Amino acid sequence: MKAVHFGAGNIGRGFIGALLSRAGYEVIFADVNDAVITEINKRGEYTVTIASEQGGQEHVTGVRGLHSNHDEDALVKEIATADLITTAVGPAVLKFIAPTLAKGLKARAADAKPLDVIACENAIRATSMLKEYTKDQVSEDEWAEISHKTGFADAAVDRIVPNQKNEDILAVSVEPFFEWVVEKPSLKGDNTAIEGVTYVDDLIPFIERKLFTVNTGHALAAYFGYENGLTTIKEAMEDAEVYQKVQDGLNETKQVLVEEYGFDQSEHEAYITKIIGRFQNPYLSDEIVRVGRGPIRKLGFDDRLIKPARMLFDQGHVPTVLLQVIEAALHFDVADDTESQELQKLLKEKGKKETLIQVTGLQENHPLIQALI
Ligand SMILES: NC(=O)c1ccc[n+]([C@@H]2O[C@H](COP(=O)([O-])OP(=O)(O)OC[C@H]3O[C@@H](n4cnc5c(N)ncnc54)[C@H](O)[C@@H]3O)[C@@H](O)[C@H]2O)c1
Ligand SMILES: O=P(O)(O)OC[C@@H](O)[C@@H](O)[C@H](O)[C@H](O)CO
Repeated sequence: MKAVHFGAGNIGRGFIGALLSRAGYEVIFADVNDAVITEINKRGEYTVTIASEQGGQEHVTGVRGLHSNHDEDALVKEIATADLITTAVGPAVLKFIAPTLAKGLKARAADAKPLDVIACENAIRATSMLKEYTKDQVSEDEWAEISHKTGFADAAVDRIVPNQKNEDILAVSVEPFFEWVVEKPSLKGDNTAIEGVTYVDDLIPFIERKLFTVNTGHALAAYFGYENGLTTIKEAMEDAEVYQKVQDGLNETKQVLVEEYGFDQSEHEAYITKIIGRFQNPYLSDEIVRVGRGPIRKLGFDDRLIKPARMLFDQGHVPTVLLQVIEAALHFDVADDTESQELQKLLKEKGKKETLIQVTGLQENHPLIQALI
């Protein structure tokens, strides 16, 4: 079995590539980072270190790499003969990899087995987005052929993998916890029993539970921690004020999720407690600037801050801490985070109300906008 994985970054090497390799796939990483691709090809292996008291290492072997742009012809050939395509590049990059993916899918032999595409990004239905971008690249007839033999399965991925500061550019340090949930009915290839993957019939409750608990919680810690001048998520969780706001914010998303999906309240509280423990992991150094990255994306209509807040309004409740964290996200101003710089420029040029309307996609008269201006 062969998997082509776009994005040899933190989660690509630290989770998806490692899990697929362990499950018996030959893994080919595609990335635009020359140094990483060169090193993968030089060594064909790398090490994943588990950041916990017990520690431990996993040696990922038999991997290869291709540069997504410079080696496009070779990448197209690999896609044409692959069993599985996965991504972990960030939701905004999906449209840039779609042309290569489309070429690879078009190049498959008429008698090739069906394959699957799974985008492992923090966004609701990221694979469906990639499917639309891919469809835009081909004719109607080509799409009929491709979609007949290609499963596009949405997924949720959970493992905290900080930015790495190792001398070895391939080494990656990860938390022990991991969860990869895949929507099974969309699969068409032979990828229905990957060890370590949880298969579900309907992903939406799982992705929303993950995004509005792990990622909303992370955003609460990052944006309030940033306001308090802190550097890491661990430091933020040690700050009594930030800690309380993370708890209170997650109680608000708990209300949304329990009401919307009927999750058991006490099981959800245990889920929150476990996640807070993960944020406090003393063996992991995760920077606030990584977790808060891309504030415009994080303030998007369906993302971790706006969606649970607007769902609360829809359910007849009024959020408190979620409104405060949206306000805090507007103040995230990090020199090398392009979106935070764009956000600050928007705020200066258009003012708060217009900026909020633009980035959240909400109407001026929405109670969330009214509460914030
Ligand atoms: N790090 C985590 O804790 C974590 C956990 C779950 C999900 N995710 C999600 O996984 C995705 C990746 O996150 P990350 O933390 O690994 O980021 P990252 O920046 O470490 O990795 C992204 C990789 O994509 C590569 N890339 C950019 N453009 C590309 C292109 N055109 N073709 C191929 N590769 C390209 C980058 O060079 C980089 O190596 C995001 O959607 C993120 O939300 C991250
Ligand atoms: O990757 P982002 O920018 O969507 O969100 C930052 C973090 O919250 C995220 O990467 C988490 O570490 C991850 O989602 C844990 O599973």
